[in-house]
Amino acid sequence: MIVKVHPSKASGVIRAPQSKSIAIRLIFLSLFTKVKLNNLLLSDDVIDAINAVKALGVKVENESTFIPPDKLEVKEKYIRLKGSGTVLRTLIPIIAAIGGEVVIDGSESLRKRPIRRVVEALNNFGVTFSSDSLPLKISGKLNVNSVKIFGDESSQYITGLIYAFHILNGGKIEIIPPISSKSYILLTIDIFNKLGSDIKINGNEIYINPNKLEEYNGEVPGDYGLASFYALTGLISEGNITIYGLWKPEKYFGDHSIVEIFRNMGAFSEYYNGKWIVKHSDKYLPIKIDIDDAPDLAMSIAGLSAIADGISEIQSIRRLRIKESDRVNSIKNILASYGIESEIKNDSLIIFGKRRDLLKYAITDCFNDHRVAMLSSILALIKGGIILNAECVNKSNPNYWQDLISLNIKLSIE
Ligand SMILES: O=C(O)C1=C[C@@H](OP(=O)(O)O)[C@@H](O)[C@H](O)C1
Ligand SMILES: C=C(OP(=O)(O)O)C(=O)O
Repeated sequence: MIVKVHPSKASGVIRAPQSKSIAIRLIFLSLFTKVKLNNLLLSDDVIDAINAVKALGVKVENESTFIPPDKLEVKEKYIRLKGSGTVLRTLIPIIAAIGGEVVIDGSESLRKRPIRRVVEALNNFGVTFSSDSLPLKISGKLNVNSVKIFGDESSQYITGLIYAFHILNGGKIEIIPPISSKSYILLTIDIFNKLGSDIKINGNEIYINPNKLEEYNGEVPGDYGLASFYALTGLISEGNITIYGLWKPEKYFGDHSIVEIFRNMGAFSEYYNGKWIVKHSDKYLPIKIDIDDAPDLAMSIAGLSAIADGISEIQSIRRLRIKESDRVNSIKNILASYGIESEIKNDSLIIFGKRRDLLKYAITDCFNDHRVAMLSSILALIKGGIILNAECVNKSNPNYWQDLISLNIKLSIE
């Protein structure tokens, strides 16, 4: 798919895209309780989650109702995922807790992503792994209720262990610091506890005391990280955007913090009763920010930093290299294509902002990374641009290109 974006001024009111992080968590909850998701958006990552729970015996009706089996078992000998790191790294501890033997594989992108920390944490505790990357054969059954795991690679393993200890009727996770992407661990705990579980986090230790979970029947809430690209269409092209379907931002730093981040960079950016309202500014301020707790925001912050009046610094970029693409290189490449200079300094990306009228026209690839395509599409609003392999947005938001059109953005899809 090739998308041609023409210079546009975005404006309008739009529903936030569904949170794939929450959708995946809710689908995995069907291991324990009935889950009905209304109007579920079937992104590639959500389809990965559906296929994962089907392989564990969950009955799926109309791709929206998920009914737990009487007994959890690994029913398939081979599970083929597309590209979801969240599904993969949540699934591995779950399979270890259920026990059995299965081969997991994924896309070329997913095969490049590490699973080292969960393999070293569970190896020799009843479970054996054929590799620390895909394709991976898992055999055996976890025989402990307390696990120590490094937190420096991915929070997704800890999410998976929380599910695993619900299967094993309780347990303890000790995270060896640093605890990276902590906002996603807090999201998992919050979702479980809101449905009746009893999970406590105390420093770097998590105690799981499972209770019977209530059923879930409802919508998937909006995603701040994905919605931030809609907000950026207005901020970059001097328009105003209202995004609805978002929950009240939490106190801890996470994807929802982008509302405040854009405000701190000079935009009008406020949350009122489920709506995020953004209005452009004539001038944006540079920012210095550590994104280790919410790494997905790097792309959106880079987008506004590109036209900020000064030098911005995005810190803790190391783990961006193990996402769907090496996002440090992807961001640098996309910015450079549109005429924005940046450089790597230790564990930071330094971005030299420019006046928006100095941005260039560009033809870019998205490096098989949905968020890279979204960043490029935003920067193309000034002088235009072409995005190659633009179907990559289907990983998280298949509606992305049509949603941009609904925001008065002139683009054609070939
Ligand atoms: O748990 C989740 O839903 C996610 C966790 C994060 O990954 P890491 O914990 O590997 O940083 C994030 O990048 C990903 O998009 C979604
Ligand atoms: C990295 C991402 O997701 P995942 O790790 O689930 O592939 C993402 O959505 O940017």
